[in-house]
Amino acid sequence: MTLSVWRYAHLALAIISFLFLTMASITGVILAIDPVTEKTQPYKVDNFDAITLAQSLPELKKVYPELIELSVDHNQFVTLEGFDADGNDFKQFVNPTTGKAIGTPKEKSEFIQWITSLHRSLFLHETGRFIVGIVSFLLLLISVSGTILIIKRQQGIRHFFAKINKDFFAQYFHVVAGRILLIPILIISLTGTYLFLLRFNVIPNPEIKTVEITPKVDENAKQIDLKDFPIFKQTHLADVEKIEFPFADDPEEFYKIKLTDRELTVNQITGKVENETLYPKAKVLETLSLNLHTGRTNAVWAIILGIASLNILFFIYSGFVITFKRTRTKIGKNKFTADEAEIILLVGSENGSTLGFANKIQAQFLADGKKTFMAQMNQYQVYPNAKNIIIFTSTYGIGEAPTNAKNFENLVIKHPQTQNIKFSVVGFGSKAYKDFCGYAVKIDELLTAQKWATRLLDLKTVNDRSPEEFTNWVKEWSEINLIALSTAPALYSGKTPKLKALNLVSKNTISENDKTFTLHFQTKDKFKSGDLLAIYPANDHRERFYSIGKINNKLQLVVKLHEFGLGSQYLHQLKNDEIIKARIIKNSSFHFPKKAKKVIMIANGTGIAPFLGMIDENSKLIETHLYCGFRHQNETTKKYQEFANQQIEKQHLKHFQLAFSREENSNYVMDLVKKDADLITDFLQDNGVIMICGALAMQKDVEQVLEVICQEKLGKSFDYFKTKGQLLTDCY
Ligand SMILES: Cc1cc2nc3c(=O)[nH]c(=O)nc-3n(C[C@H](O)[C@H](O)[C@H](O)COP(=O)(O)O)c2cc1C
Repeated sequence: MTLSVWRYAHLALAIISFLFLTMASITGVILAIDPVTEKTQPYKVDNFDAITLAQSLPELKKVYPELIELSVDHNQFVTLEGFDADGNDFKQFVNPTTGKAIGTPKEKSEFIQWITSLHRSLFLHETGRFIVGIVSFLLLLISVSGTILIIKRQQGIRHFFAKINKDFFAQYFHVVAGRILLIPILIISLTGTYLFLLRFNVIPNPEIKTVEITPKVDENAKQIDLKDFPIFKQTHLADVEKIEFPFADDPEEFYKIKLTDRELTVNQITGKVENETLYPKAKVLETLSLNLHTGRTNAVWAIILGIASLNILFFIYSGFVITFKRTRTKIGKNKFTADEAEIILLVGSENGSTLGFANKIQAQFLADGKKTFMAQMNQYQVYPNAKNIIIFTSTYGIGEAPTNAKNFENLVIKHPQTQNIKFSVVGFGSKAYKDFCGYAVKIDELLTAQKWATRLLDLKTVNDRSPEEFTNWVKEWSEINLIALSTAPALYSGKTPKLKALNLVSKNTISENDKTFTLHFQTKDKFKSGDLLAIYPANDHRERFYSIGKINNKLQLVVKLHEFGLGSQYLHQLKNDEIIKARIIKNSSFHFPKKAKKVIMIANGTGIAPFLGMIDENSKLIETHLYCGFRHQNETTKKYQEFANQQIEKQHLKHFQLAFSREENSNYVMDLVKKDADLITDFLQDNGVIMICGALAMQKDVEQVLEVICQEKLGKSFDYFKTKGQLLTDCY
């Protein structure tokens, strides 16, 4: 049977029974405490298991002239009923070896009686008992299906207790606790079911027939001492449930002794066993089931039962968390249809975390006006206008597909695309598993073999949902396609963002030919230059990102006003003292590298924003060079020049160079870089760090220049320095 059939069975059983199970578990926990508190009472004598009837009964007889009944309860407390020397009747706990009264038996408290009744029958008498019985049976089925699911998950019964990887807490807890508490929960459910079946006669429950014996009184028989009755010598009090005493002056009366597995009739003169009735197996099993189900005979077992009951509540909770996570694999409504979309995002996700990453990418595409369509891998079809297909998929089992990607391979073969499409696969998995991202590898190979498919990037993998590893893919994909995507890992960390209040303290005017303006916000939140500010201009969930510079403890944004730019228009119309709701996204991969000896900063346009803050904060006087490209020379660039001069004076900055592309002697920032080839190679060899912020196209051009410089001057690729972490970028 497939995994999902067992999974659905397990879930369906849990859903049907969870209300009753919750009630039974809560009451079960309380009822488990009861036997433990009972056992703390001092009515059990030492060495009880060794006491025989031959030792006990003669002593009791000495103390009490007339005994009626002795009973031993599941706590091994001995209750004696009879008449004392003054002829008064009594019922008390006694020490069975001395006859000393040690306490008075009490009824269970009303609360415990109430809880017991709720647990057993929901106050609904037989109907209630029937429902509770059925719930016991359902719990049995849940335990069995759960065991099968664990076996399947562990890939065989041999690995049942092998290490479990912590994918997320609820799932880890559900499986680990399930394994440990499997036995007690199976016992609770099995015994509960058995008692139910007995009670409703589904399993025959034979009556015990007490044999009435015709007395055979031997007038000449000699009275033997009780302590010498062979049956009394053999029988321990621990095996006794009840003894009815005969009237001493009526030789036709017998001792009637109920043991745990039989009843005996014993002659009071001779000590002979006149009759022995063995209980049927069903009765013995019933007592055993009751003892196991209630824990009444053993405090340790009662505690284990209590823990198991408590855990059923946690199972219900964690089970629903797991189910809820699975429902997160549903994809929301698409803005564009599969037919019109140019970028197709296909997601294979079992517990929704992979979909979380895909959603963040999709949101950025849409905010950027890109025609995007997202679907589960199982919904694969022909995409007549697609230029890019991106696959995000997790792996389950031994390199197998998550549930919503199971049909993907067949569908790819069945529906070849009609035009050439570039593809990129991102695998989400865990290195804790042998077959790391096994399914993504398979899909990457499958797509490579399709005629219509052109590989855009090598397969990228993400271990344990690492946002940092994911941004490696984001960076590469975004740079190749020149489509801006945020590379701040914090954006992909899966935590729901908390919005913070930011107070606008100043906004400067725009210069005429360069529609750039700066804003300064005050906030209680911590931030660093290079972090991102996400704003919500349409007051919905769509975000726009801006690079932050920290100047005089204020959060500074440099924004270019676009005619139809939702974000820039929104920021532009803000008034001083206005408060906006936004969130700060930590972007540690683009913070100023404090450990570097030297830093080169390259920016164009508003990309200068984080660098302004970093330079202002460069109190360690790390050698820093700033290269910037703008279209026009204007008020704004004059202000940058003034700022740079001040910083050079403070030794926060060593050198500042500007390039203007739309002025006389037009040049670009990469021309400045080209000109300083010697300085740059010295920097790179001296472990200096290059930071780039601005347009993706500029980044691409600058990287090309750096590649040429490295090849010509150093005889090696710029990639060598990149892999050593000497290039930090944040482009859009
Ligand atoms: C039962 C189980 C089996 C898994 N098997 C693998 C595996 O074989 N290879 C792997 O790389 N990851 C494996 N994983 C890890 C998941 O692929 C990883 O946690 C992924 O991020 C989950 O993504 P999702 O929440 O979108 O389903 C397994 C996880 C679970 C719970």
